[in-house]
Amino acid sequence: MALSRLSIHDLRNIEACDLSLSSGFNFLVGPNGSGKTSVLEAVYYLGHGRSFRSQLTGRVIRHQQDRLVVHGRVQEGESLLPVGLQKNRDGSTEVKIGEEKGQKLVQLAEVLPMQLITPEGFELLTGGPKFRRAFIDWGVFHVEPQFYPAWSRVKRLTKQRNALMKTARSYRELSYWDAELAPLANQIDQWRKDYIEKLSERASKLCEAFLPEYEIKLNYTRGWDKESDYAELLRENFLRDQQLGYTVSGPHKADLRLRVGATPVEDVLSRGQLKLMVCALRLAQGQQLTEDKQKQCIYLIDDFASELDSQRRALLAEQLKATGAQVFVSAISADQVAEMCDENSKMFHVENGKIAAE
Ligand SMILES: Nc1ncnc2c1ncn2[C@@H]1O[C@H](COP(=O)(O)OP(=O)(O)OP(=O)(O)O)[C@@H](O)[C@H]1O
Repeated sequence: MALSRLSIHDLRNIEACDLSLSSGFNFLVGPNGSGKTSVLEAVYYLGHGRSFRSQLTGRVIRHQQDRLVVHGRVQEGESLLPVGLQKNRDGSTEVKIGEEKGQKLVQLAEVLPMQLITPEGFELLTGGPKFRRAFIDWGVFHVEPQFYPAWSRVKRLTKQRNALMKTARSYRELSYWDAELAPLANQIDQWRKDYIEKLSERASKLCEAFLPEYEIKLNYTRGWDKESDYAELLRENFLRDQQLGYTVSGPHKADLRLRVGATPVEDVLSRGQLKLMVCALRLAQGQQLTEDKQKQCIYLIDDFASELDSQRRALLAEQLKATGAQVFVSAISADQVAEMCDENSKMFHVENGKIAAE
């Protein structure tokens, strides 16, 4: 699966472009502020319906314009599926998949699985648990069709429960909601656990390839005590939760701890090493998806050279190539990516929002 074409209108400094893409490596090369990351942002929009740089669409739409539009053609074997997304300044979104308008963003995410690696990406390891939950859930979402509705429901039930708790006189008033919440939470936990179990071996192997000097272990925690029954725990913790004003334990507190021996990776590894580890984890997810669903994801790599020495860059390039997936790579100069070029790759020069194929 790859994007064979990409057109972008009014996104940051890009007024209009229409690119014919390689199913392998696509390099975006140009000086600072030229629009390289904006191209990655456009591709990311197609898979997520939002930016990875800004929460506010208004900041991404080109100045003085009312909307941004991104179109792509997804090629899978012989079949071509047009996909499109329009984001308007009033906050509304229009999604088109095939000939059908009015599709949901989640359907775009299913069609276009993506992995993003940016210079800030090591927040996956150094930031809060929400980054690692998003990492786990990306994998579960793509292999388990019931995950998205179940997780949406759990989030809604937990919110409702938190609101009710403020006025509840006894636990009985919550028990009706918890009867639905507890089995769903257990199901979410089981899916996440199974996924991490599957991913661990692959991730450890890739971590070993990138960081042979360290033995890295992944440890999933579900968000409540592993000996406890969740339904009982909700009942037992009612008074404490009520005092604090929210549900303290649950799948919304799950995490993935990554350690070297007994020490958290963020306390041992350098920034470059953390970046390599993030690459290993994201590559592992892509490979796992291919094994489970015979589907490839698209890799977006912003500022490829940052933090990595030439040997590590070569290693990452080799691993990316081995996936056979479509990859978008931004870099300041063509030299930084020269070794990765082959007969299937394409080089795009970016300057002042204009993108020219070599
Ligand atoms: N809403 C907007 N409308 C028009 N131009 C914008 C808007 N938002 C940002 N820009 C400009 O668009 C350009 C975006 O550049 P982008 O971040 O894609 O650059 P880059 O090539 O990735 O640079 P770097 O190598 O420094 O990371 C910048 O010059 C920025 O000032």
